[in-house]
Amino acid sequence: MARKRAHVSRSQKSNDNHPQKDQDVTLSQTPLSSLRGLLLLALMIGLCGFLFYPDISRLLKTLSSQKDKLIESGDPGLTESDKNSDLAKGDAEQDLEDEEKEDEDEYDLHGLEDDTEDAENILEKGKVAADLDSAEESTLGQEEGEFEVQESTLGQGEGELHPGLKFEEVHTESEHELEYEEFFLEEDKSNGHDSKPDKRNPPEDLMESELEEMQNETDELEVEVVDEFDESSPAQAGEIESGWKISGDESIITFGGNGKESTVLTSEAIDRSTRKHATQSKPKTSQENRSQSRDKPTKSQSSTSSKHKSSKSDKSKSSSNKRGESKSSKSKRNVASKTKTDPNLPADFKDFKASIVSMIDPKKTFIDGRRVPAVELLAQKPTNSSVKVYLFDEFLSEGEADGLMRAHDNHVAQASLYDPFICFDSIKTLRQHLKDARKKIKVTPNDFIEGTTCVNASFSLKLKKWFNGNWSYSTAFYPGESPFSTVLENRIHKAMGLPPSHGGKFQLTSYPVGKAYKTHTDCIVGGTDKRDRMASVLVYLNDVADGGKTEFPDLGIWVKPRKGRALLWNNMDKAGKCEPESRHEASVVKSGQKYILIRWYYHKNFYSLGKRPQEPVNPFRSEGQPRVSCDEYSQGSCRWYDEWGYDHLIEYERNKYTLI
Ligand SMILES: O=C(O)CCC(=O)C(=O)O
Ligand SMILES: [Fe+2]
Repeated sequence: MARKRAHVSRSQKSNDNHPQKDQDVTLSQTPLSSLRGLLLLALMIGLCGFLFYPDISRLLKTLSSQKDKLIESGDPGLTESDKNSDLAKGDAEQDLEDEEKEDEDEYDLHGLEDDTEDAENILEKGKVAADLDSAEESTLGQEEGEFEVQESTLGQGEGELHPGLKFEEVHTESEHELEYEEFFLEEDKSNGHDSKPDKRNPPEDLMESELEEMQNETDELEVEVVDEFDESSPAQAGEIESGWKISGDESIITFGGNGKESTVLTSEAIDRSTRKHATQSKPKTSQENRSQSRDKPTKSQSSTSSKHKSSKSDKSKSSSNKRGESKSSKSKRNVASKTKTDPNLPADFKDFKASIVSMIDPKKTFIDGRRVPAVELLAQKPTNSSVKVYLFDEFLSEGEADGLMRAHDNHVAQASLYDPFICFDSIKTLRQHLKDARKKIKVTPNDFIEGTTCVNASFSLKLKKWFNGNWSYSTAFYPGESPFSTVLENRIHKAMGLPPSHGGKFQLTSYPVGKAYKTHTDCIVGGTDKRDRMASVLVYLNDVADGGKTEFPDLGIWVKPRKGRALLWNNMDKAGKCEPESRHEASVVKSGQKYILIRWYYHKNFYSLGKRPQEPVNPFRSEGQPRVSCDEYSQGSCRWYDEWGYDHLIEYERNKYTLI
């Protein structure tokens, strides 16, 4: 309002100027007309005086006194109306001066030049300012309302929160994000051997009481505790049914829930580079190959030496011991020769850290907002065994499990463009499989590719038909090959205590209907090499309609596959001794398919652990051609792989006198 008043004053001043000037002109003309009148009057008096002399002298006196009066009043010839207008002029001047002063005060106040347009602009600006001022005043008057506005505006602006969200909900949401970041932060630190306390997990006592509660629900969790292992289980019988169809041609799978996308590259892309490298480099000796395969004691190594509580156990122990010694002396030679060429190889192999079983530290975690408690199976059943099995439901999200299955299917589809080479741990095993296939065929060492335990291409093709695809399928991805591998190993570390530094590859396995994996231990019973599987993490990627349970016969438990459910168990005791009671089997899939992810953690880590192995050049084969490895008949099964390990060379070394 003050500015509007200024505007009005400004226009009044301007309009008042002209009448003032007019008035000045009128004032300057008034005395001249009076003088002229006087002269005219004098002439007439002179004439009259000449005619009427005595009257004239009287008249002159009168005129003189009138003139004196006029001079005294300062306004000769001023009429009454003139006087009035003069007075008006005095008032107007005074008013004008007052107005001008007032206007000057206004303009000075606003820092304006005498310009109407500018003034109007400023008035507009001023209006905005005034509006803001009044808005401020009004919000100051209602503080609570302001906070509401600010909160909802902030939320909308960031596109995350909704105006209607309660603070509590918003808080929870951001806390999850915080947890996720903290999680990685902590993991990073722990990778750097920083053992900070876990802020996110509740105090031990609270966790324990929750665990007890969960353990009481064991039966509802479809985990059955049985007193005796059912010897007549279909898995034991090794039933064989139909084959399995595969499809899909994507090479990169992107998946992930909760806004965290992960990509799993097909191993084909990675294989291409490693294979290129392998074919360009010199053919390796079997000793060199052996040193690279150390991250993965073969099923044969495992199964041949894991005869639980049987007379074979001693035999396998002695053979394991023998293998352990020879491997260790050979490994030293290999390390020495590798040190020269590979700068990444630590100078002293012995500096690698032993991971003891007490590192297993299962606990309740929150995974992407899901509450995932660890449930110790058999917690209430007294057992002499050091082997403990833990269960974590919803360890993987549905999206993660689906993505892994898709990635696996695609790997299998790509590698299935070729018929696999089929490899056996021994001639004996091959013969037993032929017996199962009702084939009476005489097998000789000539059927094997020289220096390997793999039968030649034509014989492999025949076996493929006779065996009717009697195997499970395994593909693998390695730590660091995809963002998801890091997410997963950190998640395992968080929930189970197993350090990423001791983990091997991530193996995805599918079992078609009728397929199983016979009872075995994941470590070598009686083995002395501590670079062996200390613990196993198995995650089911789908529900299986019928069958496919994981059974621990010595512990008397079995677990039903359930999508996202993880199992953790130790294979070794605290001293690093492979526990025979850790033996387990995958029972036959009766209906549907079964998909799992498995990762083994090693008692002692080593250079090649968790690194995708370079593919051996023997046997010579097409790029991407898969292999099937059949482990010792009684305790192993056949499994198809889309990558090549060195098992077929190691087994050859071990069994060459029975193969040749
Ligand atoms: O599939 C299962 O339930 C067990 C698999 C297993 O033990 C293995 O792959 O070593
Ligand atoms: Fe296993």
